Amino acid sequence: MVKAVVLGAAGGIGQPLSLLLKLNHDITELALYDIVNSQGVAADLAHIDTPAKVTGYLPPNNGLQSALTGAHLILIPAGVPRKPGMTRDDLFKINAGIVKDLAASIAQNAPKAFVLIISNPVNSTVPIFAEVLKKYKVFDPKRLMGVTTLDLVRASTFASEVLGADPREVRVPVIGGHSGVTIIPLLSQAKPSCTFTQDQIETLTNRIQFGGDEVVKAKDGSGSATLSMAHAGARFASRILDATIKKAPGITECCYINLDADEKCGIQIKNTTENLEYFSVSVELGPEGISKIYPIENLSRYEEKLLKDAIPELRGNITKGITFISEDSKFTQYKHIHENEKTKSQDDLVVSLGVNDLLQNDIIKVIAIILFFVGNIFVLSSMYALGITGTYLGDYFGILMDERVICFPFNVLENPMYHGSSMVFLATSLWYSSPAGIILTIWVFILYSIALQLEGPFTAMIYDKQQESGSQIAELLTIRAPFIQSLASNCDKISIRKLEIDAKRTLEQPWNEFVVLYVKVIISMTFQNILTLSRWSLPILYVLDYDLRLLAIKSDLIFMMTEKPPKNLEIAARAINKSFSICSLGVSRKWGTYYFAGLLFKTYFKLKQQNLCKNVMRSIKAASVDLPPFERFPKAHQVTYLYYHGLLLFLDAEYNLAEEKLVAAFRMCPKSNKKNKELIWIIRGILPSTEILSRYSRLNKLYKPFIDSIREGNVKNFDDALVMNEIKLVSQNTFLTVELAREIAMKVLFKKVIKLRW
Ligand SMILES: NC(=O)c1ccc[n+]([C@@H]2O[C@H](COP(=O)([O-])OP(=O)(O)OC[C@H]3O[C@@H](n4cnc5c(N)ncnc54)[C@H](O)[C@@H]3O)[C@@H](O)[C@H]2O)c1
Ligand SMILES: O=C(O)C[C@H](O)C(=O)O
Repeated sequence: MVKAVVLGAAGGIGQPLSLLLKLNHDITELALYDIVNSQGVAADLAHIDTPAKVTGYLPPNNGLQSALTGAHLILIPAGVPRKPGMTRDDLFKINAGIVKDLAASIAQNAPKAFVLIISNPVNSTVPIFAEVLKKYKVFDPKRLMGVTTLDLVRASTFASEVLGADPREVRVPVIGGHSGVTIIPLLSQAKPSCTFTQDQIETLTNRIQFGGDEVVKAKDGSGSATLSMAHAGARFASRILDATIKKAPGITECCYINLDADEKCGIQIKNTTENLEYFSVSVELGPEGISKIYPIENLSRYEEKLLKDAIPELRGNITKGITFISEDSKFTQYKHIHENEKTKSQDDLVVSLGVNDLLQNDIIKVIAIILFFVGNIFVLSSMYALGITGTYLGDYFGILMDERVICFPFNVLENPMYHGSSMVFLATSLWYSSPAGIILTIWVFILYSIALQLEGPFTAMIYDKQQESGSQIAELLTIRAPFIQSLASNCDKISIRKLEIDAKRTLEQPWNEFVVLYVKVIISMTFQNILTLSRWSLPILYVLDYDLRLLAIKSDLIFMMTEKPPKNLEIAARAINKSFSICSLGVSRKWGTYYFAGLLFKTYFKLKQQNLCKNVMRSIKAASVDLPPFERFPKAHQVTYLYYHGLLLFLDAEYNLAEEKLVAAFRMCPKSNKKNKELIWIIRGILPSTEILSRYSRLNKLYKPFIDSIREGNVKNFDDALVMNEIKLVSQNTFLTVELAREIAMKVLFKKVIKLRW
């Protein structure tokens, strides 16, 4: 039973090579492995009527392991090929990793197989492979060969063309390596023996050295030699089988090997090549692989020069391959384990390195998919809940969010963004069976946890502080605040005008006014005139009382339906009354008299305690000697006062006096304040003209039915309108007046009737 394996079997070389191996009757089992399409190629070849049983393998389900198990011969054309303009060394970046991974698996699953490396750059991939096997302690230099047969095939072809001979008869040894100047054709040793001119030698040498480029150029970007390589690979494979299976004696081939394969002769080659570890030489193949290395001898001068030129490049290629493995952390880790645990068996060590193989199973893949899905749900839904700025600029720091976000996913996980990302990292590591990825995920998770230790309390503190902002403001505003001293010591330098401008520019309403007033308080306090409560301080009192009234109304409204409704508006009225009272206690405070009177009137009306307004008016009358003339008070104060005064007179049926006050209020009320103007019209109880009514829509809507009824003398319509609008009229304190107007409607009706009779 002879099992041959092709790794990279679906590629340009892999497919024809597999075909040729299928045609080899010495092979009974052919395993084709590739990361893609290997099963298709296997199915195709399986129909050929030769003994080899063909099976295709892909990476899932330990495909590589299954393909390798029991292998006698392994051929590796896996990796990327050249494109025009590239050297073989340019392929190192990608192919080195591929070969390294395949080598690790071969070390574990088929350490005794004969391995033929085709993947370029062969000068480096063979040392890479050997170094990996060494790490696993399974390296046998007799069983590892870099395939340079294509150079031999080309040398035969090109030389026979020059000689006009049958290429099958011409054999030219090619030694060195497998790239450009490292390829050294020994035309002086061609068989059958022949002579070339120096020109021919040089031309032939150059063509053999750069034959690969000829194909790469001709294929123009679609790859390098594949069919000739498949032939070369299959030929070499068949030579190996002749030696190892058929035990045929005297089989010689040139290939790129580790010179330790034959210690005695290897030393001779090392001496000739300035101690290179790897070299392509003529070897004899036996049942155990390389049984003998033939010495390099009888070189012509020209060939000696070729050898000298090849050595530096070859050395560089070899060193690069060896270093690639010695600097690989996975193998450093292996070495470390090995050195520290000498007692452990080699198998244990291999198991410790083979974590990624353990990860390659379906359950792990399913777990990876679930983690990836769930992790992303957490990450994306957190981002949705927080918004882009909230996510990146700090919900956690409380900078942008008004409140802590508590909807999904924050109601499921406390830190869904962190945990979600960790899940996604872990999922990716598991999907790619990467132990390094898992270690990194654990590392990231630890860092996240540390970050959360710091961030969690910080976030909580910020949100707590947000709750405490009321007390903070209080602390900020107290005149006992620590910074007040420095403000006070500099207050002689403060320009209030400038402060007003700056505050307006930089702060929102009402904070800009607030800051200015606050500074004024401090200045006033510093200059010890706080007690005089000069005129500037009145606005503070206005604002406070006004707001107090509003708050009282709102809170009374909220609790109106309760068993014992609060009487906040009454309490507010008392506070406003106090403000009104202190206006009589100082010259500058008198300027607040009509404002507070107006505010009190409004409040008493709201409380349906209009009678209390009279006390206010009486106080004003008593203090009138000391009060500045009414016209000098702010217009807004005058209008409100006149309006309520008019309203009170109106309710007392003092229509003429009421009319006087209301007209004055109306005139003074700015045009823009339509609502107030309407109110005043209503109270005046005059039948306004259609033109005036059309200017005040609300007024028009409410009073038009009455006015029309009066004009027409339609008492029934009047009564209907009265019933319909009772609530509104009562709320505007005009019900009684309008009801009185019914008399006018009656008068008009009588007049009409009399006219009819006569
Ligand atoms: N030694 C020589 O004389 C010689 C001659 C010709 C080409 N080559 C080299 O052979 C290699 C392959 O050439 P090609 O033309 O067949 O290329 P290709 O791209 O046609 O085929 C390469 C195959 O390798 C497979 N592969 C990639 N990574 C793999 C992995 N980790 N495991 C298994 N398979 C994997 C790819 O899927 C692809 O099917 C190239 O590096 C090329 O330079 C060497
Ligand atoms: O030239 C190549 O890149 C492929 C191969 O090494 C060859 O010699 O044809």
